[in-house]
Amino acid sequence: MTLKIAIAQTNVDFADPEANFKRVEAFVSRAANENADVVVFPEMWNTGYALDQLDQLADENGQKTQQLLQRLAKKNQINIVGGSVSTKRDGHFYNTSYIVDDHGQVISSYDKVHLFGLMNEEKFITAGESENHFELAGIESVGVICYDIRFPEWLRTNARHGAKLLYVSAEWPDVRIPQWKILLQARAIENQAFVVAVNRVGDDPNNRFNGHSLVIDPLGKILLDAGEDETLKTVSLGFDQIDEVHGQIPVFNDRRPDLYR
Ligand SMILES: NC(=O)CCC(=O)C(=O)O
Repeated sequence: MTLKIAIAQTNVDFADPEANFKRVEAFVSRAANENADVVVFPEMWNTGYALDQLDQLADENGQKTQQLLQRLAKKNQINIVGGSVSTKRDGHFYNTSYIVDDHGQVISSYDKVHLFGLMNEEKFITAGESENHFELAGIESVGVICYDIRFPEWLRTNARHGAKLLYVSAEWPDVRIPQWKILLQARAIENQAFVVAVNRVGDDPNNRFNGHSLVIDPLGKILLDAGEDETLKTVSLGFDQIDEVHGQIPVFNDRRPDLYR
């Protein structure tokens, strides 16, 4: 089984959801023109990290985002890993990801579990508490957000259901891109799964983001580095490789969860 994945390495207009909604619409149609099966977006693409303006800007119940992604998925017959957006529910703010299939159904939603103190996230956002694994385009998959990748136990918790593909959406600043690469390669190797990790480009008042979205195979080999510009890149992934890798080194069978804390 092969899937064609489109990486939407976009800029994000700071505190300007309308501009960002238009950009996402354009990228979904570009991905569909490339005949991609799935398109993947970065983190917090509606507002960026405009955390002190969330009261005015966050998407109430994620309604606008879900409606947009559902309409675009159906119209373009494409699966969407909707990165994440700032949402507001019951008076709390969340960093929320929606996964929408090519029929326009929201098949999973996920609130970022690990909040990133260096970007003041925990002062404004409420952490999620639930896993995010789902079958998309016939492939058992996991979705996490940015800082989550520093917690291998969280990726493993999600991946233990047989994940073949780990989606990561990020706003990861340029100064730590060397760590981003190593962390993602490690998550791919230890979970014996493909990693598709999409980072944004552009600046906000506090950080510079230089992309380097990555696609990594289950042996840790980088198949694609999207570079530093706003771009849409595609890559085809062959999932037979997963069975080969599992057969050679059966880490999931060899685990000793009775000893782990
Ligand atoms: N938006 C984020 O979670 C950033 C995480 C990050 O930069 C890191 O180094 O971790």
